[in-house]
Amino acid sequence: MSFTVAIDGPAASGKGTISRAVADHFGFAHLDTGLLYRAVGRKVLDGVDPVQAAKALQAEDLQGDDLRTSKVAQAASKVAVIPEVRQALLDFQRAFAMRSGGAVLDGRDIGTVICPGAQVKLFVTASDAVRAERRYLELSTKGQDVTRDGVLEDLRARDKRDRERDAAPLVAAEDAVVLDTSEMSIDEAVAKAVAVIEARIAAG
Ligand SMILES: Nc1ncnc2c1ncn2[C@@H]1O[C@H](COP(=O)(O)OP(=O)(O)OP(=O)(O)O)[C@@H](O)[C@H]1O
Ligand SMILES: Nc1ccn([C@@H]2O[C@H](COP(=O)(O)O)[C@@H](O)[C@H]2O)c(=O)n1
Repeated sequence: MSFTVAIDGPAASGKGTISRAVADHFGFAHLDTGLLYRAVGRKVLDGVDPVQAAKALQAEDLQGDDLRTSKVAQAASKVAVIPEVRQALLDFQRAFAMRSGGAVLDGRDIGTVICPGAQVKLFVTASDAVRAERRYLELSTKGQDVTRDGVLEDLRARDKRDRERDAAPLVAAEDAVVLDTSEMSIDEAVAKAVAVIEARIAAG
């Protein structure tokens, strides 16, 4: 029997952090679907055709810290507007969601397109300024050459592209619980998400 948790939201809102913690708490598997698009984006930067890259994606393409750069993030959001790229990644995500033992998937279209029947849907958000500061701290701590203004610009450009595209745009599912983490610590945000899932499990 499958149990799927769909977690969507804009860039650097904390959905990956919450997803990993929730998966750990409940013993569910976790898929960061943004990594799929980042891996395709990275291949495109190397000169590969985006649709071919998506069709040929391998598990080892999802490894590597270089997927976590602003350059790759922008490339990812550009390939993500292409319907054929999204289609090529669809079956893998749906199969992951249906595995027995429970699954958490985070991304932009999980609750709306990939798993519209998910048992729990969360839409994680935070103000632009808070998200930019968190991502700036993350990237600068890793030694990446970033500025606060550059990170803010990057997030806003990606969000705009993600929200305005025709194929599977970023939008909260009608039945999603919205979690604004602007004024929450990581522990508080995770506790809220765990509480929503526990309530759903208890309801049967
Ligand atoms: N509630 C919080 N308080 C403080 N920092 C947070 C909080 N949630 C997440 N962070 C930090 O913010 C950064 C971005 O979080 P995370 O990577 O989870 O976001 P994301 O939504 O998955 O981003 P992306 O879509 O770009 O992959 C990380 O460095 C994380 O540790
Ligand atoms: N379900 C998804 C997940 C991601 N994208 C696109 O990939 C970009 C990178 O995602 P991160 O979560 O790693 O930031 C993102 O900006 C989206 O363009 C997507 O379209 N659908």
